Amino acid sequence: MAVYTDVAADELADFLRQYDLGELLSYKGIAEGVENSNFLLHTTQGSFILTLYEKRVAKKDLPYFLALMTHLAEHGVSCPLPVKAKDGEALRELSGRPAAIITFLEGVWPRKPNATHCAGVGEGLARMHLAGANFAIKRANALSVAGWRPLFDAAAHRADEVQPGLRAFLAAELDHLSGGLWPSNLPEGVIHADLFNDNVFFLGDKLSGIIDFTFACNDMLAYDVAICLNAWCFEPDHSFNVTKARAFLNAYGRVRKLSEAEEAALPLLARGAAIRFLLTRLVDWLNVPPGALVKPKDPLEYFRKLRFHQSVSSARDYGLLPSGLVA
Ligand SMILES: Nc1ncnc2c1ncn2[C@@H]1O[C@H](COP(=O)(O)OP(=O)(O)OP(=O)(O)O)[C@@H](O)[C@H]1O
Ligand SMILES: N[C@@H](CCO)C(=O)O
Repeated sequence: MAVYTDVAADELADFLRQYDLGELLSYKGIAEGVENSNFLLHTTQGSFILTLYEKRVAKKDLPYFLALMTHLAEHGVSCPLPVKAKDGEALRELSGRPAAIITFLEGVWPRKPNATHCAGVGEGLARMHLAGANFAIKRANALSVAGWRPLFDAAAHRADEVQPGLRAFLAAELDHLSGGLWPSNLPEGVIHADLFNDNVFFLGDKLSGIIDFTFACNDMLAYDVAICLNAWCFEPDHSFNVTKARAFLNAYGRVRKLSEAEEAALPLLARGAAIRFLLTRLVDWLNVPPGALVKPKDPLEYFRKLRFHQSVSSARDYGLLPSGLVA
């Protein structure tokens, strides 16, 4: 995460008196991530993460995220648990922001993911999809097709500063994706929607936990698969790694088999996932708040990934065998 909103030590110590978490020993802002302000807290009771929710998170959605983490943890997914204050509520306010404390998860996120990590993510994602099946609360995906146009409108006038021709490229791709092709009848459920390598912790080669549910929502499960193909299966030079993709898709399919319709839709869903992150990154790139402790992510990484998906003709190009997922 980043730090957009600072918290003074005495303010934090006061805040912690609402909880049974002991005395504050130390705390520090976490520079990683781009969405919210996060702090690592050490108290006499242990380590915790404090999140102050920022611009892209609607306050009305916070109960969904907090209840989802609790639900998933109760259904076997290793993820942080929201910590309730003495009054039984996890969601509070600090420094004028909605705020929550969650438990600290052991593990490190892989800086250079390999095919074994990709397989771990495939299995973990599928398990999360199954665990979310009976989660009662619903939240629409604010960053699906209908959400991309406003992002484009916000950034279009400066897109060519980032790369000449980017504006026209994005306009054409948006027209293509919003022109009636986007699937509407694929299996839906709870999706993480941001399962990047910095949101998955490993101990050695074994997945130890999933964090950061602030984009979680109800949408097509295969869209989550497409987001992970983008996030995990490309190299630092942005070339596609089919070995990683095959490892990811096979591991996913061993837990939850993709239907033929889901497989057929993957190239289109992967284009959608790529433009979603291209657009949010572009908006962020052009609007870094002065003084914020944040390193904006490169939008052009997703331009290159999107170009790759535009060249894909079928899910076989992602390493899937024609008969389905055979390991
Ligand atoms: N429960 C947790 N246990 C341990 N570390 C955590 C936990 N939650 C967050 N962190 C640390 O904070 C960092 C950023 O967290 P997170 O990914 O939730 O932030 P974000 O701003 O929402 O980022 P993103 O850009 O991924 O959306 C993580 O990479 C990790 O180092
Ligand atoms: N995972 C996102 C940032 C959080 O939405 C990205 O890499 O663009």
